[in-house]
Amino acid sequence: MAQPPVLIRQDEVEGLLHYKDLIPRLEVALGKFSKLDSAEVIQPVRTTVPLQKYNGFLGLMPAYLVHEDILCTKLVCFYKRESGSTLPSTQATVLLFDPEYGNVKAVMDGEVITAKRTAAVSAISAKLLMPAKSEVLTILGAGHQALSHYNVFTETFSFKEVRVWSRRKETAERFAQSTQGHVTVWESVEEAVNGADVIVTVTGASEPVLFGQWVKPGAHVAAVGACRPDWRELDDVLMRQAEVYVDSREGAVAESGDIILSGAKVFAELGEVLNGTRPALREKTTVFKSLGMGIQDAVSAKLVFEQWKNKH
Ligand SMILES: NC(=O)c1ccc[n+]([C@@H]2O[C@H](COP(=O)([O-])OP(=O)(O)OC[C@H]3O[C@@H](n4cnc5c(N)ncnc54)[C@H](O)[C@@H]3O)[C@@H](O)[C@H]2O)c1
Ligand SMILES: O=C(O)[C@@H]1CCCCN1
Repeated sequence: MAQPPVLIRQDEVEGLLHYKDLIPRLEVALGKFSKLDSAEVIQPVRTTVPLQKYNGFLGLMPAYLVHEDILCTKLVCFYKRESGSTLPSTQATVLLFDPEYGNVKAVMDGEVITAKRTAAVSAISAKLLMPAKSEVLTILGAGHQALSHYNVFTETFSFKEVRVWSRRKETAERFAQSTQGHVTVWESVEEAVNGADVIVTVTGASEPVLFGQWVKPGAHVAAVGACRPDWRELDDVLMRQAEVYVDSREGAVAESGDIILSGAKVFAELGEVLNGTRPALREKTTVFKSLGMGIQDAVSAKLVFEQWKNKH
């Protein structure tokens, strides 16, 4: 009989999952995904169950990485919250299976995995697509993703200035106080993004907050929020003037309001750039539209489980 699953708590995941290990594994997984070879990676588009009563969704995100033999699924609830709500906007659990036997080997917290793997993928996109001399980083939003993005972007790159905007100034101020380095707080998005080389949008918005007319030509935007077909973070002008990169084309055309409603064309998947089959147009204005993928959770869960086993 199979052993019962181990339970890996949030604080343990936090201590076991490090960007330096995660980023190279995500790059390999994204590359394999974009080869469209089902002998390598199987990942259906996320199934979402609407929770109308609570203004939210349950997302089911299974994935199987064949050669690494990683079978995993994340279960994630995400919500549109009113300003001032104290309820969480995302809650997630990750299940790691033994693919041969079919039992669950580990049940682990999915919030840290979601925060870190999403930020790590945005850092991969910035590494490929941001202007060669990038000095100013602006983060729009001041929640969990804002913090993980701040951490990995400042760990990986050397920005001279980091700015933050949030719809409530107090939240942005709290965010700036919580970071290791100096972050300036801005009251308007237009001013916050003026001259920025890299802009990260990590808001719960369902209407555009970032407008193309404010974005410096050649800047790179990592657009992480707006994960429903009728939600937006970016306006039509930006979507149409930028070269648009995605994590998964199939996911993007099914789930991204910014892509579907603007009619913007997807130029490439990040994995195609990593594989060298599509170019990184670093000198152009670029948008990386992130939606999140089961394979990202799968490689993260494998890493966490490996590290956990080393310690037990
Ligand atoms: N692409 C991915 O893989 C991925 C993964 C996880 C989360 N997300 C999305 O990223 C976004 C941020 O997630 P989080 O965990 O940091 O959430 P969070 O609740 O911790 O933070 C959300 C931030 O957005 C702000 N915000 C909320 N509604 C807004 C609005 N209408 N206009 C402007 N700002 C608004 C909040 O004030 C807060 O600063 C969410 O949309 C979430 O669904 C995407
Ligand atoms: O890929 C994810 O984990 C997230 C969860 C919240 C909604 C968007 N995608």
